[in-house]
Amino acid sequence: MDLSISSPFSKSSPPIPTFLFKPRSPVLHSLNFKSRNSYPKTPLISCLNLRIRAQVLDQTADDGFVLDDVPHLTNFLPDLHSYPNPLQNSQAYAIVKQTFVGPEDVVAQKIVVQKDSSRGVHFRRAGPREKVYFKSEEVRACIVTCGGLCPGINTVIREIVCGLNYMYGVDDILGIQGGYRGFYSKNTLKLTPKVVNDIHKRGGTFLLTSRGGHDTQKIVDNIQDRGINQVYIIGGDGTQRGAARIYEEVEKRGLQVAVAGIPKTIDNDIAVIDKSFGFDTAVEEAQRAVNAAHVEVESVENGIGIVKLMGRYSGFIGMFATLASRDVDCCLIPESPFYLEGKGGLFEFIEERLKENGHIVIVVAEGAGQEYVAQSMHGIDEKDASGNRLLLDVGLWLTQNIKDHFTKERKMAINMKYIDPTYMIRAIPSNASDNIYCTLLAQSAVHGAMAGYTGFTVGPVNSRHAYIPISHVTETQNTVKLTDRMWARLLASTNQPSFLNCAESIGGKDVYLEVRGGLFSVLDTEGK
Ligand SMILES: Nc1ncnc2c1ncn2[C@@H]1O[C@H](COP(=O)(O)OP(=O)(O)O)[C@@H](O)[C@H]1O
Ligand SMILES: O=P(O)(O)OC[C@H]1O[C@](O)(COP(=O)(O)O)[C@@H](O)[C@@H]1O
Ligand SMILES: [Mg+2]
Repeated sequence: MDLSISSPFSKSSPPIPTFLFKPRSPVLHSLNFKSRNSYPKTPLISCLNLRIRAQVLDQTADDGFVLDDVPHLTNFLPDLHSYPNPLQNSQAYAIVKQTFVGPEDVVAQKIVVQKDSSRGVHFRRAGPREKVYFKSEEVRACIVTCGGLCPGINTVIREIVCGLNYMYGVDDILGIQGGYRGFYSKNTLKLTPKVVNDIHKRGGTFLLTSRGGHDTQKIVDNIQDRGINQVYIIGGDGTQRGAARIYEEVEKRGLQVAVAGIPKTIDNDIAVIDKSFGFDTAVEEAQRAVNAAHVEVESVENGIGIVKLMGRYSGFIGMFATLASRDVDCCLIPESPFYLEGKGGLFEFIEERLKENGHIVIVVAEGAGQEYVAQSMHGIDEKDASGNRLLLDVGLWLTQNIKDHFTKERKMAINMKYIDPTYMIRAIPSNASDNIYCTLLAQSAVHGAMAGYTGFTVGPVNSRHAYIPISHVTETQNTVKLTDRMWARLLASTNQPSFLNCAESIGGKDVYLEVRGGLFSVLDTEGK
């Protein structure tokens, strides 16, 4: 069923196209609302698990343009009033040429295109809109932080508070303490620009965080009970999944509550967005550990330095720390399986580099080689409170295996230096560029919620900030693609083995292929 409806912004002057909304499972029904607050009882067109894919209907040119739109409060509260955006009168925006983002402004997901390729998926551009759907004095906002730490969380908190207050005159902002469970188990904290003034200078989260404890019903009950109408949720992939549940429940109950997600993750594993905040800071901090390892191993004979960095399923920190440093000889990440023994294996490579340079530095992401570690450590499959698999210590495992191989089997004296800075790289305040990035994220989230958008995550897509349906960012996880050029660049830079060696039959003869730094060499049957 296709529902042809006009955009909620049809009141604004520029002509806008009619959208053909294609909800996944549109259901027309009315709900009996719990009357905790005086929310209107309206029939609603509900798009549960909603990801509205709206396609602009342009009869003249069907060029494959797709708008992956975010939900708007008027989708299920059609009689909602709008008001002129108070930014019209703000000194900051008065002289800005295009103060407001137009309803037709979108950001392309794919910017490398071919002449005949279809235009593809687009997202709404983030930023202030001409109309807002909340009166400033009626806003009661809350902010919650969930999951692991990341540099810059405090900057985002600070800028949401200051953005709401300075731009929109909102002064009722609550801090939910200790993650999702804080909604129903802790008192709130009143947040003002003064309270949060200095927090960006500190690492961690001013509001505390936790894993687990997501109880959608209890959280939304609490949102209703407290009369909260804007919810800002800062967190990673798990948190965004939780935010999607909250948004769905809010819609089901027909509440005028905007739910905005701000993606946070040190692992950079959130899909669609260019990069997560704090990532650059973490890579920079990782340089200190890599540098220390290099200094140590350069100063001894047969020095082997191992630096373990975070990265549960995605090896971005390891990959970028390696690319940035030039002192790393080999980078091991979860996405790229490796092996120790034999031709083309890690031991062989280490021995080669020791002979050549007298030392070697290896960066290993914590999620790398987990299958091997599990085999030899007989680990049990443990999970954290959020359901994330608890990792076995690949750093210690690798250190021990290398020591055993060289001292026992190869009878070589080695100097092993193992550095584990994992928490150190995420517990620091954000650097200057991440601080700016956090400010943009926070302000974009505030503009989006004030404009009535909901169920969205904000983030840069090809350097332009956009509103992305939460469901879209939780569908997949961002991982290092071994087939992408960035990994090839790393291999070319370190000239490490790619561990893709294999026996092949060429012209009826068995030959052995060795891959080093992205180049194939054909060896004989013995791998020589
Ligand atoms: N599928 C899910 N549905 C609802 N809540 C979830 C889901 N996955 C995780 N959460 C909640 O999100 C919060 C953070 O998740 P976690 O995976 O620990 O960190 P992150 O958000 O950084 O990935 C936790 O409170 C957890 O209960
Ligand atoms: O010990 P904790 O706090 O559970 O965190 C460890 C995990 O957190 C991470 O930094 C990722 O956290 P998020 O999923 O919260 O972004 C991983 O790299 C690491 O495995
Ligand atoms: Mg996560």
